[in-house]
Parts: sequence; C-alpha cells; structure tokens
Amino acid sequence: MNGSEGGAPGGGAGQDSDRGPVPAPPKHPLSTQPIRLTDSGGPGSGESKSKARSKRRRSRRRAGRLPDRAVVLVGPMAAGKTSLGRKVAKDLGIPFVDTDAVFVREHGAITDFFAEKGEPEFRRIEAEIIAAELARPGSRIVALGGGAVLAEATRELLRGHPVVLLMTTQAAVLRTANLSRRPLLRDDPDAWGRILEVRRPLYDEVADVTFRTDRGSKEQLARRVAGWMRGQGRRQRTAGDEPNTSTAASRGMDTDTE
Ligand SMILES: Nc1ncnc2c1ncn2[C@@H]1O[C@H](COP(=O)(O)OP(=O)(O)O)[C@@H](O)[C@H]1O
Ligand SMILES: O=C(O)C1=C[C@@H](OP(=O)(O)O)[C@@H](O)[C@H](O)C1
Ligand SMILES: [Mg+2]
Repeated sequence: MNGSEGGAPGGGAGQDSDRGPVPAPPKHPLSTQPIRLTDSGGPGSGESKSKARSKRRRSRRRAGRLPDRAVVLVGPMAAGKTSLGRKVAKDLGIPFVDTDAVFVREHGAITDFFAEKGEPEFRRIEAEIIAAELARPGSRIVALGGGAVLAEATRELLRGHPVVLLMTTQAAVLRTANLSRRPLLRDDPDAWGRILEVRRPLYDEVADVTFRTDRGSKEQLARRVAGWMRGQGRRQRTAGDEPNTSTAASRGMDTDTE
C-alpha cells in the first residue's frame, strides 16, 4: 500500500542542466579581515570549532527524529531518485548512497556492463550491492536503480525500510534526462513507458508513499520528502520499532505529513 502524494509538486525529470540561473556562491570568498592563526577567532580556532560543533549537534538532533535505518528511493528511470536523494540527505545532514554509483565504482559503466555481461548479471550484482547497503544501520538515504525492484530478494528486504516511490511521466523524462547512460533507453527512448507498465505493480508493492517529480521545484519536493521521513522517524519511535524489522505497522498508512 502506498500513501499518495498525487499531484505533489516536485520536478523529477526536470533538466539535465540546471533549472534556472542560480548564482553560484564564491568558492573562495576573499576575506577583508586578517586571518588569525591563534586560538581565538581564525579558521580552526575556538569560534569556528564551536560553530562546527553546534552544526554537528543540530544535524544529530535532526537525525534523531529520522528513521534509524535507510529510507529507500525507488521509481522508474530518470524519475529523480539520485538527485533528490542526494539533496534531501544533504539537507538533513545524513549519508546518501546511490547503488548504481556503487556498481559503477566496482564494475565500471553500466552501459558497458550490459553490453559485455548482460542484464541478468547486472541484476545479480545490483541485488547484492543493495543487500549490503540496506544492512548498514543508521539514518541514511539509499537511491536504487529503476529496475532493482525486479529482484524478489530486494523487494523482501524493502519490507524492513521506509520506501519512497518517485513517479514521473515519459514526456518529462524524454524532455530532460540523459538517456545515453541508461542502456535500456538509449536506442529506444519510448521503452520507458512499456518498462514502467511492467514494473508498476512492483513499485506499488514496495512503496509506502509516492511523490510526483514532474512538476514543481526540487526544493519543494525535497522539503516534502524530508517531512515525510521525519514522520516515519516519529512513528517508528512511538511504535518502539526495532531497526531492520518490518515497517508493516506503518506501511499503507502513510500520507504526506506536511
Ligand atoms: N525534482 C526534479 N526537478 C527537476 N529535475 C530533476 C528533478 N529530479 C531529477 N531531475 C533531473 O532528472 C534527470 C534524472 O534524474 P536522476 O536523479 O538521475 O534520476 P534517477 O536516479 O531516478 O534515474 C536529471 O537530469 C536530473 O537533473
Ligand atoms: O531501470 C533500470 O532498469 C535501470 C535504471 C538505471 O538507474 P536509474 O533508475 O537511476 O536511471 C540503472 O540502474 C540501469 O541503467 C538500469
Ligand atoms: Mg539514479
């Protein structure tokens, strides 16, 4: 079951490039103040250390209200799992892992791997990587590849985690996403819709909540996902749920908490 964000704004398959002219902050702002190398005011000094300490404390307080296990992002190719996951994790001050990135680090480009070893071998390794990542305790966000839900073992593991489904449309994906890195779409972009049709029941099976990512801003969407995650953390604590046990109590009851 799956609480739905229905028309929840988002913007999943937005653009490969930036979404607007956002001025980048200066990388090395020039200081007009002399830098002091003593213990009272300069970089690495008491003041900046205490700022860093309170930032860490704030982060930990925030993380304290989050689920104590991985929150998992699933959904079709180019729905925004990787970019949204990274952003929400950064905003919340918790780790982020993209299982495709782990794969690429260990086995090289996915497109090459598909061509040389085939999809079944990719799926086997993908499921192993996911199992290893989901076994790690602590608040974190894990973004899966779009086809990860094909593996029954993975769907089984997802029962023990809060799962967010990011959903978009083929039109939005074809407008914006980089298809060359996605072997299943590279030669046949329209396959996106056909593939989704096959996988939709699997996404519905594992998801606790759905957010649309084909409209609205990334900021808005990130806030809504973070809010939902906090709701899951509170619920987990109220239920006295143990890490890495089933979230069945919450499954099916989730709607947006913002
Ligand atoms: N909320 C969003 N709004 C706008 N564009 C987005 C959003 N999320 C992702 N994108 C864009 O969509 C494309 C695919 O995103 P990505 O995170 O790689 O998706 P996935 O991991 O689901 O395949 C990227 O070009 C990304 O910049
Ligand atoms: O849907 C799929 O079968 C795939 C999705 C990709 O990840 P994204 O969903 O992040 O694009 C990647 O795992 C691989 O190309 C296969
Ligand atoms: Mg991705």
